[in-house]
Amino acid sequence: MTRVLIAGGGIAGAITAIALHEVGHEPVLYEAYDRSAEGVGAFLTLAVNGLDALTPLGLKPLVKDLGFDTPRMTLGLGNGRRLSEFPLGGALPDGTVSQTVLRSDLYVALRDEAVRRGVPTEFGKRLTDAQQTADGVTAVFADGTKAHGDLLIGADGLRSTVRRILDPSAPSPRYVPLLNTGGFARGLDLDDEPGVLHMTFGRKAFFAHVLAPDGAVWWFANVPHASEPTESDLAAMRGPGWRKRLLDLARPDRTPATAIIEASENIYEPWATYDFPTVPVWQRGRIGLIGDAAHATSPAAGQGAAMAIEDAVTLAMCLRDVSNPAAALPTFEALRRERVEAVVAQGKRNGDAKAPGPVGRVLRDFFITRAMRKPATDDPNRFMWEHRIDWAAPVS
Ligand SMILES: Cc1cc2nc3c(=O)[nH]c(=O)nc-3n(C[C@H](O)[C@H](O)[C@H](O)COP(=O)(O)OP(=O)(O)OC[C@H]3O[C@@H](n4cnc5c(N)ncnc54)[C@H](O)[C@@H]3O)c2cc1C
Repeated sequence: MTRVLIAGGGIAGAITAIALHEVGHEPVLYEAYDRSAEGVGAFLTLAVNGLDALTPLGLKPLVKDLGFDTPRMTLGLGNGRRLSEFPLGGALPDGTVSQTVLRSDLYVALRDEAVRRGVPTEFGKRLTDAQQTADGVTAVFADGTKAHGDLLIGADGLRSTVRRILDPSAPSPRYVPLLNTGGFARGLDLDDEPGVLHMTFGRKAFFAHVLAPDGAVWWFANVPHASEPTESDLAAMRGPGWRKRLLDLARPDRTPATAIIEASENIYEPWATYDFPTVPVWQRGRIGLIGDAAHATSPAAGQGAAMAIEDAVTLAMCLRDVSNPAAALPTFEALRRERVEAVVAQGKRNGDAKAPGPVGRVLRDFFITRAMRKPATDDPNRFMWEHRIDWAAPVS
């Protein structure tokens, strides 16, 4: 039995803990914040490859209970013209399609499920340092305590501490010149089909919304913003000024965006968007990285959570089937790196299309022309969601 310390109780960390517990190892989960801390962003749409990877762990129903079906998306322009309608990532053989969930619900449900299945889980435990020893690895926490295990897995997200420990020269996440924001609106009478995600390349901002089955409208916007905002820049954008700025950006468009922003009780404060071209070192000795810590991708890939799940399940398979725990980490990297880098690259292309300036314009035109020419068949994202992990197949 391998004792695996996991730093980060987000999507990758909680699912790794559950999967390792299922295959008979001894995971311990350490989350820096409390049980209900959720990370940035209002909601996320989980692609079918992520849902499929959850099946052998019995977690797919848990996610489906939290969310709603999001089988299709439309692509449109700010002048109200709808260009195309795509299936959003196909369907699994049992009919499961992409699910849209509240991020906070997902984090809490996964952490609770880890605890329910018997994974030792500690909240308020921020990892600050780690040392490899002859027989394992020692993790050091901000409260001065230490823990010893056979392996340490950094599932601590975009700003990973474990990544810095592993490779102090690792590249930092790169700012994409967009801010994200979003919220929920009620009481609108939209002529929309529930569960269809509408993406609009507006004149001044990118806007997406989906009508939930209970009548709420869930939305997010990408707003061009040239330089990386500091904490105080972001703080200055909170409150009524931010709503006004969004309305100014939405008003030139003939879409429901203005009405949705006006009807939103709370608007999430903006957060910066990053992508992460490559992290050269994913593992060394008894320390490894998974999820966003290893390969955060632009949110425009729509795959970050699904990739974190694929990582978690693959890592558990490696530790199940490779007898030497430290050797499981290079095996994991060999299985994952090529796919992850392809997804990150495609996410960047999708994200650039939303960016301001000539690159964004050219890419936007490219995607729009493509959408008009080949509406349903030529989906450049297809390879992302068609991927399946065979839990039953042994890893060699
Ligand atoms: C705006 C936005 C929209 C997105 N939309 C989508 C989408 O629609 N579909 C999709 O698939 N993906 C989406 N993503 C990406 C997705 O959210 C991430 O890829 C996914 O959350 C990565 O999971 P993770 O567990 O690796 O990291 P995280 O979810 O970030 O979890 C990391 C965890 O580690 C904890 N932590 C951090 N440091 C420490 C430490 N030192 N010690 C202990 N704990 C620590 C954090 O508190 C957190 O709980 C989106 C991302 C953003 C930013």
